[in-house]
Amino acid sequence: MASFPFAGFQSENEGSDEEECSSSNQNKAHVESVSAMKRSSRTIKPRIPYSPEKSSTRVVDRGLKQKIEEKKLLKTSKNSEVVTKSIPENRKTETTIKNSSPVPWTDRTVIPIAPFDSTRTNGITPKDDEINGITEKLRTWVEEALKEKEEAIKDEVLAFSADIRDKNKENSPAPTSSDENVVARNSTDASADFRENRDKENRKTKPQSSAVQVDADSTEELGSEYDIHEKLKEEEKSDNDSHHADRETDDAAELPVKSQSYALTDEVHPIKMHYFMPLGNSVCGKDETQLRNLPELYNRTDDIAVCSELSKAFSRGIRGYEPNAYEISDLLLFEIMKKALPKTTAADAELLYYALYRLFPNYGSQEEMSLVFPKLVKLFTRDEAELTDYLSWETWKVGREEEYEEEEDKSIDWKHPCSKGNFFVKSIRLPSEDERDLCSDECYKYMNDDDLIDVIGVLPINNVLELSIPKNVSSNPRNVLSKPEYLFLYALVLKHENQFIVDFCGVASRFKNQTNRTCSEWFKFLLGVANNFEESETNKKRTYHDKWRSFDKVLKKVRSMGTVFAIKPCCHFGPCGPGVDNCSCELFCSVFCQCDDDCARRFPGCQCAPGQCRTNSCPCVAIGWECIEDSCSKCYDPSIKCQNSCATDIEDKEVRVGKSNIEGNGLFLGENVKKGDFLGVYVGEFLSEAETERRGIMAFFGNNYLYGLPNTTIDSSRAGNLWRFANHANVPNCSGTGSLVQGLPTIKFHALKAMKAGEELTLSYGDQGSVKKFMHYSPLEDRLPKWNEKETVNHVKKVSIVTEQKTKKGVKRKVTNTKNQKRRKDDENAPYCSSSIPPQDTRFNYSLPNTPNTDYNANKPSGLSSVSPPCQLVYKGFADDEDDESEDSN
Ligand SMILES: C[S@@+](CC[C@H](N)C(=O)[O-])C[C@H]1O[C@@H](n2cnc3c(N)ncnc32)[C@H](O)[C@@H]1O
Repeated sequence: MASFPFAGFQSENEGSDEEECSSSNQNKAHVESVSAMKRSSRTIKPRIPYSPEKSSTRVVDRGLKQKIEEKKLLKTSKNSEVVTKSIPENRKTETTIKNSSPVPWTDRTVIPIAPFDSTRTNGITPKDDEINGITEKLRTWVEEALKEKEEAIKDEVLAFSADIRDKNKENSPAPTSSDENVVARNSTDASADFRENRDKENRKTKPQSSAVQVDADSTEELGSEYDIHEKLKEEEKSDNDSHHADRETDDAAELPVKSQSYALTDEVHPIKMHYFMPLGNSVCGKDETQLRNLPELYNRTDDIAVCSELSKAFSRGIRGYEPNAYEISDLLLFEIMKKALPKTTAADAELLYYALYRLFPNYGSQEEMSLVFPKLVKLFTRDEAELTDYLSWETWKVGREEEYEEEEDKSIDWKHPCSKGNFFVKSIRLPSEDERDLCSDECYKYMNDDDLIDVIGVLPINNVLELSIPKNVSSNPRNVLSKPEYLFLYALVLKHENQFIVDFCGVASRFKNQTNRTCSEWFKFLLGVANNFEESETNKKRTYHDKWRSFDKVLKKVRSMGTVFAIKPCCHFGPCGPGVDNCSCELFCSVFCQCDDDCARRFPGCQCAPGQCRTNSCPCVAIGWECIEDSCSKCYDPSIKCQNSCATDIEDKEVRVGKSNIEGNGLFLGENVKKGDFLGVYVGEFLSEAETERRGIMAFFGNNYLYGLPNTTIDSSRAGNLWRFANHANVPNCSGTGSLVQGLPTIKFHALKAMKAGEELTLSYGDQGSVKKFMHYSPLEDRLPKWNEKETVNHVKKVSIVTEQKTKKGVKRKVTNTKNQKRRKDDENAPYCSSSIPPQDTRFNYSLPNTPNTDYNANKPSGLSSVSPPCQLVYKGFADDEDDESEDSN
């Protein structure tokens, strides 16, 4: 194995046998704990009841625990092989866990810090002494810096953060989520303030869509419990405090309760809850294969079990939080990196990042450390020449920019961000005279106002041109496109992530070889295409009936699918069809697709009279989509509300959160409602299947906020709206129905009876048996995945029987049967809860069964404005035959 040279990072203690010995012992311990984790993630061990001896997580025994404590006293974390998580006194509950081991639970659990990530080093992992060498060196610097510079740094930090805060106040009076977060922190924590401001700055520069993206980091950093009641009291007290008053508007936005206009009565004051970020609309959640931090834990049993499960689910480890580890400010990290980087070579760059992570696990992972320097440079360097110099220090990034780019948020493409009806809406910013950065003598930025008026007829406002590019641009006879033109538009319109075209010159120059067009000629071409609003001749001829005639071919299939939720929109010009690149709409497409609006597969919407979209005779209702103004022209009438667009058109009813009569917090009505009234929608983060699995692990240990839909899950545990507080009842007073609203999968809630303000709102999460399994009052053992060998065998056996019966009906079942048996074999080597979790493992997933349309009417509460499938919250457990069946049949 190649070693990491890292010549500049010889430990100062090198040569001391004692140190070396203890360091190598620690390394051994680390390697052991990491390999124990790896082993445990490969082997499925019987784990019920959970006991320290049997648990696959390494639980610190009394001796080891004592050693760790001693080491901690001796300036611990000499090397952060083990990160210890202690459970605060106030979190230790009296919960008695059924079947718990008679052996007392220890207070601490060993959480192995993430191992070195060798993806950027061709799989080469540094030796332990190399890691220790650099960690030690860094540690010395930190200590020196802290001693020498502490005061100076503190002053600098405070001055800087005050400066930024003032600027922010001037620039953006509107509250942002990070403003709101400030209250959760210690106001004297300069580094927190710093990061706060940095995030704020970052957010300002980001496009709006990503501004609403949940920053898991920040939510977890804040992860402390919120006592809303206390907070409200506190705020009332400090009404006269002018400093506080400045921030009050910001804080209020944070607190869901405060934002309600009425006073809470004592009975419904909410109880302590985890922090969550209020959201107006669902956003895409990030896939996180490394756990940012440990979730808040409630009791010791959970602590042990959760660590075990989490270490299996998060392939890249747990970043860990060590209460006594060095806390580092941005400025101090900047100082340390400035010292370290000049002594770093390409070969040991990753080692440096890893050592930084190990020293400051609370700050960021190895990957995050590798991306942080340019951000720190921009934050702290004002001098242009210095800035350029610093930015060139990480020489190993040259030519590997992609590897060192921050991972883009993976958006779920149900809706193209710039698709609006039959147009792509893009904006292009024209630079003003003094900020011209011209690509050539012919750059389009030379165009003067007269030129612009010639091309677009008017002058752009604030130098921003909004372009509406018709989707049928390629098939419109007016725009017979050459190949370069087609590719040019493709690169610009379809591939561009943001609504703004930012690198027009760059895109234009890519086509230099194909045509002699200059940048400004391309610009005129684009404006010509964008201004061509007239409908194509072919399109004019196509009536609604024509459209339906061609769509009829696919309609039968569509109907047989029951409710069709999100379909992945295609992303190409021209009509859809087999063999068309990027044509993802296998069955049919919609107004959210990028293909021509006269594509034969395009769902034409309905043609119901206003107010008539109630039953399955409305094709939109039949497929579970809310009517879309762009395709359903007739039902949109200013005087009569479309009956199938409540989530689009009707305002949510007022709701509030309070102490539930059922469990924990609950959701209460804030106004009187009638039977069938639309109440609101479930808002949270859209998760991929793998992310649902990972977050599902955490949901075992507390409240579960995952709401499953056919091809996504909405999770409101970190961010969402107040509907996350709706509890389960056997006889609920609200119904949840799934629907595609403006292209996005949505869960809508309706009143099942007339209710008065103050009534607690309840849903049915599914049948009693299933529901019990995901209530956290159920013993942990019942909620956890079944690792027990006997149970696994039983599970497979049961499934085998079911599939045997089914095999009589068709060949497909046989395949599934084999798959299950194979899985049992694999179980011996493969974990259930890994990043490669098979789809069978979806647990705690509230799901909408694909029941046929006709069933929806049977239970339809009269007065309900739309007819949609009943939304059931179904527990998907390991030993749940029904789930396997439904899966089998899929
Ligand atoms: C969507 S949350 C509901 C809000 C939750 N009560 C809170 O305080 O945040 C779902 C969780 O609430 C709890 N829960 C909901 N309905 C319940 C019921 N009828 N009995 C016991 N626990 C319930 C379960 O722990 C479940 O995982």
